[in-house]
Amino acid sequence: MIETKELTKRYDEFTALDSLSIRVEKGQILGFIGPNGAGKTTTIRILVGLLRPTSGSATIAGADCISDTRKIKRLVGYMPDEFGKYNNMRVSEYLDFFGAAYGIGRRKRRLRIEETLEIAGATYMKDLFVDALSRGMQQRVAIARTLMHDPEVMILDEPANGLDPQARIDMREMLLRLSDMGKTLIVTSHILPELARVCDIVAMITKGRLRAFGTLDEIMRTVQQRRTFEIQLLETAQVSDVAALVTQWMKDQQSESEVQESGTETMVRFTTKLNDRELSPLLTQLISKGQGIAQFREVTTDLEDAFLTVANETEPQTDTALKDPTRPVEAKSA
Ligand SMILES: Nc1ncnc2c1ncn2[C@@H]1O[C@H](COP(=O)(O)OP(=O)(O)OP(=O)(O)O)[C@@H](O)[C@H]1O
Repeated sequence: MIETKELTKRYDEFTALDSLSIRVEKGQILGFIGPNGAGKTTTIRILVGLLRPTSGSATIAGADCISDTRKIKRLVGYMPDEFGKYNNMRVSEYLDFFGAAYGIGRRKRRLRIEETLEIAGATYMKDLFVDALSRGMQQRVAIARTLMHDPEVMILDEPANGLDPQARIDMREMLLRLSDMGKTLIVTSHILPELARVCDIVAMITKGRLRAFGTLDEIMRTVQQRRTFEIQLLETAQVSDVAALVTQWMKDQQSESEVQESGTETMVRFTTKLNDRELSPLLTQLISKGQGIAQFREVTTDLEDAFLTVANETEPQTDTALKDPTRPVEAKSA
């Protein structure tokens, strides 16, 4: 349904998007994830026919996003991050206005307003003023607006932005409902909210480049080849000894590992591709050397870690996943 090939956008010397190739099948939800400035909006603007790429191609349902923009506008519903200011306008008038902009006739518009509000769970908002709606309510109305011309593809820019936890859950259910209706969705996010879990495929992008693309399972499997362990010690004084011991042990095994001493905690962290059986002698050695070990545990990888790992493998200077001691980690005891 959606395909980009080597899509590139340059502004003079600066490359905002670098050879992006992705493919989304009909009815799939793509989670398009990346930090601020990664190139998500650039990609979307090209897909909806608002921006010309420097090179590469993009098609939606076979229509060319660059040369066939009339068809693209019929096929695609775009929900921007910003709701916009609409004073003194009731929800029904607001939807009527956008329906008219899409060239939908008056009678059909009335029908579509009912239908889209129903899908968005916003029927009760029909007579409310749009500028008095909460962010969560606005997002529902924005979904209804995006659905007015019954597009096959919906592109939602940061739909969970500014929503409270319950509204995020509601949004997640809404995305699934839209997918069940046969819509193909691209959902962008600069954070990794629960939304990513409903995505069939995920594209992770940083600095204009695609870092990972596949199902969440595939991405997690790639990332989990490298596991992170924490050794919790009893005394701060042991930290450097234990870090040195782990580093040496890994060298002896000829196994790649990144060992970090925590500056503030009595903790040593290391990454490894070894399995439990292969790692077990390390624990035995640490104990036999008399190190006071409180815990030896694996840090489980969640989606956020997956993103940081994928991003850091190509951008090693931003290793926030391991360095931020305030970051909560789920851990299990060995
Ligand atoms: N017209 C422009 N001229 C020069 N640089 C631009 C222009 N538009 C965007 N950029 C740059 O291209 C890069 C990608 O921007 P883009 O808006 O696509 O990022 P994004 O992933 O959507 O981020 P955000 O989550 O902040 O919206 C950024 O570094 C941005 O500053």
